[in-house]
Amino acid sequence: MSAPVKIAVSNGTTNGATNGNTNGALNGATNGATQEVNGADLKKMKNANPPKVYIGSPHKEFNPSSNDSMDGNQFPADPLQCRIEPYSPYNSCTYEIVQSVAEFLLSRVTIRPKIGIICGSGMDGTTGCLADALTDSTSFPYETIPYFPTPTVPGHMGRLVFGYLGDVPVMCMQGRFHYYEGYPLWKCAMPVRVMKLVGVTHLLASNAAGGLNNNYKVGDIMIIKDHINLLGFAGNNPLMGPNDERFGPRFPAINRAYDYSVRRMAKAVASEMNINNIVHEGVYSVVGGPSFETIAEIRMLAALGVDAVGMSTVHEVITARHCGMTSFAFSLITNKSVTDYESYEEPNHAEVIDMGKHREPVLKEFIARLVKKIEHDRQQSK
Ligand SMILES: O=P(O)(O)O[C@@H]1C[C@H](O)[C@@H](CO)O1
Ligand SMILES: Nc1nc2[nH]cnc2c(=O)[nH]1
Repeated sequence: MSAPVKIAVSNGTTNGATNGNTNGALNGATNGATQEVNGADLKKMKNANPPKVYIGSPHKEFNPSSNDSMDGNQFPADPLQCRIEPYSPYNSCTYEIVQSVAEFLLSRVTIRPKIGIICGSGMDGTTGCLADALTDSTSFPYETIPYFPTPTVPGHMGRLVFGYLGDVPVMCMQGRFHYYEGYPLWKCAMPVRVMKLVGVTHLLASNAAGGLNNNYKVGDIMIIKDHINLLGFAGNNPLMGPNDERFGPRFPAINRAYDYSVRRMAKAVASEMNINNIVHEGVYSVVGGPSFETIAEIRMLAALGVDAVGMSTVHEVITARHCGMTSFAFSLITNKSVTDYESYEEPNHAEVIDMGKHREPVLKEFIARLVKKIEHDRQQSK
């Protein structure tokens, strides 16, 4: 996060990102006049890590200080003013707000993706990540998107990238939001609803996870066939609070959350890539984090039938299923869960990020091939 901060302006020159040029349009996200709304930590993070814009990369970067198209938009000049109450356990993000965010994005990109991708730890880094593989891309640092949360975790970038993976239009979240960052679950999952109203029908989420299954090795991939929503057991669910039927029903079924036919396609991709030996199918469980698990907790999860444990994805998938999206997710096993009281091993975030980077080429190809199959299937079933 130490690269110089530059912003590409529409006339092809560059400006400092802190340029306060408002022009009646959106202000630069790092403009000193920030709000209190996201809490002290987030504010500190924003000041420390202003959004990065890659000059000379294949990306077109959304330029918050240019004049392009605020027409008809009801947002105030500064996107940081468009923040929603961050800590309410109940969803305070209305259908209309999500719709306005979708319109904000759609008015600035020409592609219309049907597939949305969420990149997990290590796959959302600064270089070589999936989002970098997109062509003809336009990216939006999260700080420039009205009502969007902003990530606070090292190793997680924060931008939404529209572009083509191969020849398939996709939108990709490079960096996600976690419960342990202080965001309620509905807010962690709010971008999924944005995807839905942008027109996305298929969600693909990846995550880093600790492997409990003895057959799994570090670096393996686990296609998620089901989950145990431990946060939900404790009375915390992204769908808590008033339900808007325009998104979905009050009581959605979740037993078919991880689409069977997409899982079959993923297994076919594993065969094509000749990586069946590292690809498994299993049960993922979410915990709140940020602390990793105790040995007793790991033993309990293993006894419950959990194959991998992490801190994300489940609330995104629940939100996606609620609004009728097809969902698929997989875990990269970045560490083996410790089950032995005699062991000196300790999980740590650095190894998680390192393993993500190490497996990046394989994961990129895995996702690209899967996206192609999904798109092909979508076209066939039209
Ligand atoms: O975003 P994901 O679920 O990939 O990230 C996992 C959970 C924590 O954020 C982090 C722990 O190292 O990895
Ligand atoms: N909860 C949890 N999340 C992880 N993310 C990556 N590894 C782990 C792990 O061991 N436990």
